[in-house]
Amino acid sequence: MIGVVGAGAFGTALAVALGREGYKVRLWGRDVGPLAASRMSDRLGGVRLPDSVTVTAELSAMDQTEAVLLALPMQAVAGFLRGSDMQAQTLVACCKGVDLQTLTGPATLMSQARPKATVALLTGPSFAADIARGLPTALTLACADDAAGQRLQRLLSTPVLRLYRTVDVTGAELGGALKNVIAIAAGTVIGAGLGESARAALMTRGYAEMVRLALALGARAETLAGLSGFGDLVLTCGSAQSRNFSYGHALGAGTPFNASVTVEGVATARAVARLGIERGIDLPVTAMVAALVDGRIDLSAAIQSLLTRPLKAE
Ligand SMILES: NC(=O)C1=CN([C@@H]2O[C@H](COP(=O)(O)OP(=O)(O)OC[C@H]3O[C@@H](n4cnc5c(N)ncnc54)[C@H](OP(=O)(O)O)[C@@H]3O)[C@@H](O)[C@H]2O)C=CC1
Ligand SMILES: O=C(CO)COP(=O)(O)O
Repeated sequence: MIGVVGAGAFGTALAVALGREGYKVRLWGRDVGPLAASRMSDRLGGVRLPDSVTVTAELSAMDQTEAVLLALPMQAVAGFLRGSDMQAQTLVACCKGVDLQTLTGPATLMSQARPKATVALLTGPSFAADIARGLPTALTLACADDAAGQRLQRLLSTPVLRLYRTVDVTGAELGGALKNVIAIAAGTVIGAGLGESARAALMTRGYAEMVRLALALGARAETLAGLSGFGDLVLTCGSAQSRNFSYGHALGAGTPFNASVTVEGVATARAVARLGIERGIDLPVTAMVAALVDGRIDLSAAIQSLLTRPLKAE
C-alpha cells in the first residue's frame, strides 16, 4: 500500500500511475469529496482514477502504508507537518522549492520535522498530465540512505516511470527548486518578445547560477547535470505547459495570470535570493526574478540590469 498526500495535479498523477500498475494507493486531500464521487480529476484533463486508488480525507489512512508521497506546494509543507500527527515512517517529498521560513528544501524540512523517518525526494522533468496519461517519464529518487533509496526505487518505478537514484539530496532539492525560478525568467524573456537566443542565454547563465549555489551548499555538480537539474530546466523553460514559464510569459507580455495557480518559483525566488545574500553567492537571475515578482523593478529595468553586468569569463 502506498500513500499520497495532496490530491492536486502531481499527487493525483502519481496515484494514477501507480494505481494503473496494480498498486493499492490511498490518495489523501483536504477537500476530496468531488474527486471521490466522480473519480475524475479536472486538474488532469478528466483522467479517471484506477479502481485500486482509494480517495480519503482521513490522514490516519496513511499510517499503514509502505511509503507516503507528499505532493503539496512547498510553502504548505512545514504547516502540514506541524499540524498533522501522521505516523508514516517513510516519507517521499514530491515538491519543488525552498521554504521561505527555514530556507531549506522539502526533504530537509521533512527530516527535521520527522527525525526518525526515512526521507527521500522524487523530482525531475515530468508534467503531471504526461504521467497521468502513462507517457514515458524519468525522475530522480534522492535518498541519503542508499539502501532505503534502492528499496524506494524498486517500489515506485513502473515500466513507464523510470527512477534513477542518487544520495545527493541537496543537489536534487536545489535543481528542482531553482529551475522554476529560471523558468519564470525564460517565460518573461519570451513573453516580452526578446527571442529564442535570449532564452538560451538565460537558461545557460541560469544553469551556471544553479551549479554555483548547489556547489556552495555541498551538492555534487553531476546531480545538477542530471534529470533533477538540467533535465527539468530544459523541460520547464521550454514548454508553455509549465506554470512557472506561463507565469513569466504573462509578466513579460503584461497579460493577466490566474493567481490561484501553483507557481513554485515565486516564493522560491524570494527564498533563494535571501540565501544568496546570506552566503555571499552571486545569483543575478534569481535576484532579478525576486525583484520583478515583488514589483521592486519593472521589466525594462530587469532586462537592463542583466545586460549591463560587467563582461567576464564564461
Ligand atoms: N503539476 C506538475 O506537473 C508537477 C508538480 N510538481 C510539484 O508538486 C507540488 C504540488 O504541485 P501540484 O500538485 O502541481 O499543485 P496543485 O496546485 O495542482 O495542487 C496542490 C494540492 O495541494 C493541496 N494543498 C495546498 N495547500 C495545502 C495545505 N496547506 N494542506 C493540505 N493540502 C494543501 C491543494 O488542495 P486544495 O485543492 O484543497 O487547495 C491541492 O490539492 C509542487 O511542489 C510542484 O512543483 C512536481 C512535478 C510535476
Ligand atoms: O515541475 C514541473 C515539470 O517537471 C512542472 O512545472 P510547473 O510547476 O512549472 O508546471
